[in-house]
Amino acid sequence: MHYYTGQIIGLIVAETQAIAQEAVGLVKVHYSELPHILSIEEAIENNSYFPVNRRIVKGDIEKGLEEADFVFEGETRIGGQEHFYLETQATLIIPKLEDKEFEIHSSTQNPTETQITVASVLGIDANRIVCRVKRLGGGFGGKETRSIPLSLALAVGAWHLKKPIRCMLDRDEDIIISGQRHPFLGRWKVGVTKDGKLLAMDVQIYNNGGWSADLSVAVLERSMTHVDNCYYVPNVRIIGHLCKTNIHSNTAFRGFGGPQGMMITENIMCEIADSMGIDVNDFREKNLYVEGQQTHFNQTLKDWHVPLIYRQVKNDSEFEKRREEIDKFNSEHKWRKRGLALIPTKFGISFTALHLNQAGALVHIYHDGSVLISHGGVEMGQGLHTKMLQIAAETLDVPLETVHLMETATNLVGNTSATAASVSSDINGYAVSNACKTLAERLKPYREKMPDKSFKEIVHAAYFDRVNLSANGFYKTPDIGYNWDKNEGQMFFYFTMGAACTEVEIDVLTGDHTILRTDLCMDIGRSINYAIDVGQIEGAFVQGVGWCTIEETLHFPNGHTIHSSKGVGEPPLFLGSSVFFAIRDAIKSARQSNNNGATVALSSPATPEIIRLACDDEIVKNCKVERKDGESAWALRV
Ligand SMILES: Nc1nc2c(c(=O)[nH]1)N[C@H]1C(S)=C(S)[C@@H](COP(=O)(O)O)O[C@H]1N2
Ligand SMILES: Cc1nc(=O)[nH]c2[nH]cnc12
Ligand code: MOS
Repeated sequence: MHYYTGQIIGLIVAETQAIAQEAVGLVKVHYSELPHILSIEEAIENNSYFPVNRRIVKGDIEKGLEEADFVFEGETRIGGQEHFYLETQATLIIPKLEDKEFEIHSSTQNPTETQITVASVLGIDANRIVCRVKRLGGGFGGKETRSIPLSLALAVGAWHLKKPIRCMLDRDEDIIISGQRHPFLGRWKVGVTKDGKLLAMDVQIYNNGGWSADLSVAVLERSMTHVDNCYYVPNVRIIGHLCKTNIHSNTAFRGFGGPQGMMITENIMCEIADSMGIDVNDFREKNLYVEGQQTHFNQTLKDWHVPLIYRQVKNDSEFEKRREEIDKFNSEHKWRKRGLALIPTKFGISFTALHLNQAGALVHIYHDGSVLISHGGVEMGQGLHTKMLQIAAETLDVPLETVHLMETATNLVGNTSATAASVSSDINGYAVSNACKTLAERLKPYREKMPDKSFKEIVHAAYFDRVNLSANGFYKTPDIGYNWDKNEGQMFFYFTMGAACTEVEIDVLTGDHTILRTDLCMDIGRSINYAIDVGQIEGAFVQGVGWCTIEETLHFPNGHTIHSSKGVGEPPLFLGSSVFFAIRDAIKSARQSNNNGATVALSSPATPEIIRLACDDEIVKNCKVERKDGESAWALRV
């Protein structure tokens, strides 16, 4: 039996939540402490991995490292993150008591996986189970798979008790049970020429999967395909390792390993620039991909705008002028330091698992002229349903209020992929558009015969002619299909790109930081709904800031898309790291004024404690405690 924190070992069903929770308190569990592994470092020490063999190799890494004028080595440690969606995990299961039918209302990004898994646990066919989702109070990836264990437990209860059962986790139960963003570790060796060109990048990437594989392989894959961020390196070897530990099973979280991969890269860029004594922005610009070059997974970059975006943000933010002002400020202040960072990002849009890049829709036109649409995507606050309604209204050429969307359900559209990977607007948008085009075609002769009649009269005429007024729509992303063994085939349909420039001030003595200004630019194509997309960019940015400055998940003791819009849900998150790198820049200044070596391997999140210690001034030096043999930290970073 594999034990882990937050493992569900039983289910107590009662008339009310209060009675059930009181009953839980009466259960006596006899624990015996077994050998356990919690952190990435402990998993490496104990060789505790899930059987995964993922690598991306391009060029000749040995040769590249040999030819390099300088070779640098280092380690980058990245923390996890709790989703903290406002609505905690919640499920209602209703046994229909006939033909073994069940109805599930779950707060899940994955109705189909809920349906299929509950069916397999109850030993019945999926066609007897419907999973329905109106909307989520946030998901952020945390309900892509981790909503299902709760549904499974309740399904077994409902099977035996033949009664509807509902459960919504309390916040503390949710945090300990449901899984978080993967913590990562990158161990890297990078070769550079003396004029600052990247020649070779050799990276071992580790993520903390927790007790079960869950989505951790796909998360590891995405970190490996984003560890180039925006830079061309001719010789690359990326090897991924999935650590198996006894903590909760870590899972999807906005960016899905991409931000973690890019965090490794941008720390590499900073630490190498520091060591070579060159400006990190020149170093970045000198190594940016140019249009037509291929990534390390052999995808040719088309519509490649990062160099333009990077320069635009640099100009609009008055980077050079402010750089001088900040250097002057820093020369006049010892206990307050300012930092400035300009960070680019690209994010691959497609599920890396090819079969998930498909979507369906179902549209009914009722003979009163009203339209009902449904599709495979779940509304979690990202504004998906609004965009789908816009597409339907535009394709059918009717006013927006004619169209309604009631819910997402497995008996409306089957075999849906999780709402994830920032692709839902693209793939469900096309499915809705395809269904509406079919219906528009069927109505065309009636529109031509009755050009000045209302939509209701036109639909009515078609109905009396016995025209089929329902249509299913389907879409599968073209052109993609990557082969990991051969490192060939297009991995992503396209990339969403951007850059952010942030200025911060740190209080060297408290380790506190303040964000003074951020200039941000995202290329989101031609937006379907500008207000939604701005909201997504702002929300993702702030969530990224939390991830790399505040939120610590410790363990105690021990074109071709729809409207050519672009996936916008996850890509902006990494730009929050511009705060982290501005903090790093300020720390560098603090260290220089204490005659420390300029560079620092700053681990994320840069909490006040981490910032304070990294400044490493004489006060810190005097109160540092070296760990004695056999001593372990009271708070273990997993
Ligand atoms: N308000 C809100 N925005 C959100 C989320 C959420 O849960 N709430 N999830 C994010 C994540 S993890 C993803 S993958 C995308 C999913 O929706 P999309 O595919 O339609 O972009 O929304 C992003 N934006
Ligand atoms: C399953 C999956 N594959 C991806 O490539 N990206 C994702 N984001 C969230 N889930 C996924
Ligand atoms: O792809 Mo989002 O659900 S992590």
